Amino acid sequence: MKFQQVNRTRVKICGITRLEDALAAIHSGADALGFVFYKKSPRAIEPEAAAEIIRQLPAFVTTTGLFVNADQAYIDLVIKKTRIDLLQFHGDENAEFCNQFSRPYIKALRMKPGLDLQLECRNYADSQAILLDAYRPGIPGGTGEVFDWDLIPKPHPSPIILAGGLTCENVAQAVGTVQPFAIDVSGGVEQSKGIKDAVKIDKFINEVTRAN
Ligand SMILES: O=C(O)c1ccccc1NCC(=O)[C@H](O)[C@H](O)COP(=O)(O)O
Repeated sequence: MKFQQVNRTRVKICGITRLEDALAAIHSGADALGFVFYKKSPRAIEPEAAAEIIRQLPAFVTTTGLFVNADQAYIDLVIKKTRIDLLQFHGDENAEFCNQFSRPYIKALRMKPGLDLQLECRNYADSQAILLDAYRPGIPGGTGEVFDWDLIPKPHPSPIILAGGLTCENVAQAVGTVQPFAIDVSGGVEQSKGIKDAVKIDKFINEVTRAN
């Protein structure tokens, strides 16, 4: 049984491309930062640039590398260059693939019609948590869209990281409704794609804290 007890919903700020955004997120109380190693994303970052940011972070902040159907050699290279803590898989990677690295992983699932979440959680039993995001055909994530939170079964079959279209306006309701282990946000705390907004980050994390 994985640790699920939440007395404080963790917050991950995803799509970091600048040191100042990483530091603003940490200053506001973010638990984790996400770096997108997916070249087609407007938030993509090169391993060297991510390494330079990560090198300057304080202790006790979890760094996460996001991948979409990347090959094993590239993921190993990112781990080596950045010393990232966790891997986050948004593509069609199976459990065996996800499990082969020297880092623990999170599997992201999109809430497409017919998804059997109980089954998927058994398939990805070694995943530290399951990230749930909105489904839009052809787009692997970061759509900024909200899905129907009532589709998430309770009790949660795995620790849930709720993502998809969360903003300062809806995150308190999301935390109250879903009671996730953690929240993941990208677009809702941006000025423009890949550029975060320190005021929005601060407000967002305050809203999560308020809802706990
Ligand atoms: O951010 C991207 O561009 C991206 C591209 C491909 C796969 C996943 C991607 N992002 C996922 C995330 O950043 C998180 O799941 C995020 O919380 C959801 O994004 P948003 O709805 O913008 O908050």
